[in-house]
Amino acid sequence: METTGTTIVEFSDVSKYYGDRSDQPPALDGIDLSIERGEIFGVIGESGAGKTTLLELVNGLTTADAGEVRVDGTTVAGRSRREMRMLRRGIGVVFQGIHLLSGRTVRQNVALGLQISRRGGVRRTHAEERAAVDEMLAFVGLAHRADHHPAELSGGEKQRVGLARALVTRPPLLLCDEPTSSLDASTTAEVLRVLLDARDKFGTTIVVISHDLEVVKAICDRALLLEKGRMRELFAVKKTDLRTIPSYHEQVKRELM
Ligand SMILES: Nc1ncnc2c1ncn2[C@@H]1O[C@H](COP(=O)(O)OP(=O)(O)OP(=O)(O)O)[C@@H](O)[C@H]1O
Repeated sequence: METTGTTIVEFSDVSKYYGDRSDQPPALDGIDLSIERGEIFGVIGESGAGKTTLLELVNGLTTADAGEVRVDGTTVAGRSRREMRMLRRGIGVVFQGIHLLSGRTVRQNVALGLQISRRGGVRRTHAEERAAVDEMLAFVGLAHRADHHPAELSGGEKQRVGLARALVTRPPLLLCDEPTSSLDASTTAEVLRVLLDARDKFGTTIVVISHDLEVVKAICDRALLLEKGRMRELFAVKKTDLRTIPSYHEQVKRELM
């Protein structure tokens, strides 16, 4: 992935339908969006609002029915398999649920991130790979856990291993789908710290889905509120009183229940 220009992800009038257009509303409808390099960008909204679909359009897991998605100025759709591998090499992904391999150690799980990029054509010596993995484990604060297995880790530690695996190739772009769901407040803070550090140390652009406005408040520069596939609000987090964001009240209601 190139590193010129300030915009890294662009959506131009993007719509996405699943199934029959005549009897189903679009999962995403007319999305126009630019995400800037080095930004931490939040995507919020109720279940089914289209958040995951938006992330999947960025790394080509799904394709738009109308409009265009560009990463680094190049259209995501219509790429050859090789071009798609090149695109994905520059995108780290942390999806809901952590998916670590239980039979492998923490170090081996993180090394998987490098194996995937090897398939994309990147060559490193064994010593370079080991150094990259150890450096990333230190970065997420888990150097002391390198030889443990996932079952021995807390939820927050597992999530940080998932982040280390996604970041070990130093992708310019990181996509996170609910990285802190099911974590308590203190482990959530540890994971958010890693995301902030990744942006500050490596310049990683991060797009993060969360149902939790506190997460958005803690780390995001801007955020998009999706509602039934449409852009309801796009706002600069620090300049916005989150109580004016419609889903704030829904979140408070959920927390009181
Ligand atoms: N593979 C699919 N096939 C059919 N419909 C789908 C598919 N994936 C998503 N949808 C539908 O598209 C809409 C948007 O789904 P999406 O998963 O993007 O929302 P979301 O905001 O991420 O939801 P959640 O917070 O529950 O994960 C929903 O109505 C969903 O049912």
